[in-house]
Amino acid sequence: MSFVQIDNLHVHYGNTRAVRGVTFDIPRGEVFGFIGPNGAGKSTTIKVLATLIAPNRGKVTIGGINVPENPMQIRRMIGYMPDFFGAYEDLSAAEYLHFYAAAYQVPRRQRDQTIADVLKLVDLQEKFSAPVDSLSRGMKQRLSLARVLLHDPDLLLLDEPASGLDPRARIEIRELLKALKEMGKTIVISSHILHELAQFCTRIGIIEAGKMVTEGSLQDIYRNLGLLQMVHVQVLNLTDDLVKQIELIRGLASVERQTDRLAIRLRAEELEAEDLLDAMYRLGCRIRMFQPEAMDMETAFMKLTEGKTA
Ligand SMILES: Nc1ncnc2c1ncn2[C@@H]1O[C@H](COP(=O)(O)OP(=O)(O)OP(=O)(O)O)[C@@H](O)[C@H]1O
Repeated sequence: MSFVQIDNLHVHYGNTRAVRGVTFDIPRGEVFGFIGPNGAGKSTTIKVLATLIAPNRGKVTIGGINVPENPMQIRRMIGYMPDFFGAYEDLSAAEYLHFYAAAYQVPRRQRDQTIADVLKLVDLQEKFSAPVDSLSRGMKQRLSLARVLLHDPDLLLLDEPASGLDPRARIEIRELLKALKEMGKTIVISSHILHELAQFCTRIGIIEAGKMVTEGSLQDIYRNLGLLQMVHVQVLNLTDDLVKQIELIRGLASVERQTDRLAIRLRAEELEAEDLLDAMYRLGCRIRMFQPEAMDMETAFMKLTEGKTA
């Protein structure tokens, strides 16, 4: 059974139907990228998992436990990072973490060590005594992450943790999330930027106007969309005859030639770039360059959400 299960979730705010029949599962240890434009329903779904909003309809469980019926039990299992950073004025980083450690009932004699550990993990040891207000946005995001780790939860719910960060701070957050993934945490992370998540998520769910558009591994999503992958190849011994043989390889959508270079489009659901390379070697190609283009996430996203508005 999957660690997180959401089945036919509906959430209304008055007349606004923010979430309209969302269903997905996340196995333990996976990093689930939850993607959609502003207003699609990401924050609302995450707040239901965080026990902050009760669903109007649908079943939501974490570790087999019904979320809306057992909020206290669930809160011990999750670390929720909202899409805004809030702190009382004049607190230092350490005081901020002590406040939350107390709220999470971390035993008093363990708190100093736990706080030192989480500050080390997010690389903010030198900011121990610094006022929270003096930290950069990237540091505040890292401090927020430190906070959600205090009680060592199994599931992290991170609502747009990289939004508004400069490229360097984004990379720092990404590296931190990779470390958390390696520690075996199950992570839900939302973003409206697709490529931000593609590199380290093991599963992706795309939500639009309160409904899931698609869900699965990246490869599954490309397959379902019937997307083409472009590969550029330089073949030193290219002849018309060899091009004809290459064109017969199964799974190719098109082959274009310019002198000794080929631009080949693959049907991602039939043939992977590695299989093309094998097949070309078998035909006797002397290959100097073989360069698959990165899968075009933006195209995938536009194709998936065509004609729908939030
Ligand atoms: N407290 C609220 N009261 C009324 N409507 C709300 C409330 N919170 C969200 N909504 C509406 O519900 C819909 C979904 O919002 P939600 O915040 O879940 O989207 P989101 O995908 O997280 O977007 P964002 O990236 O902007 O945070 C939107 O139409 C939003 O205006």
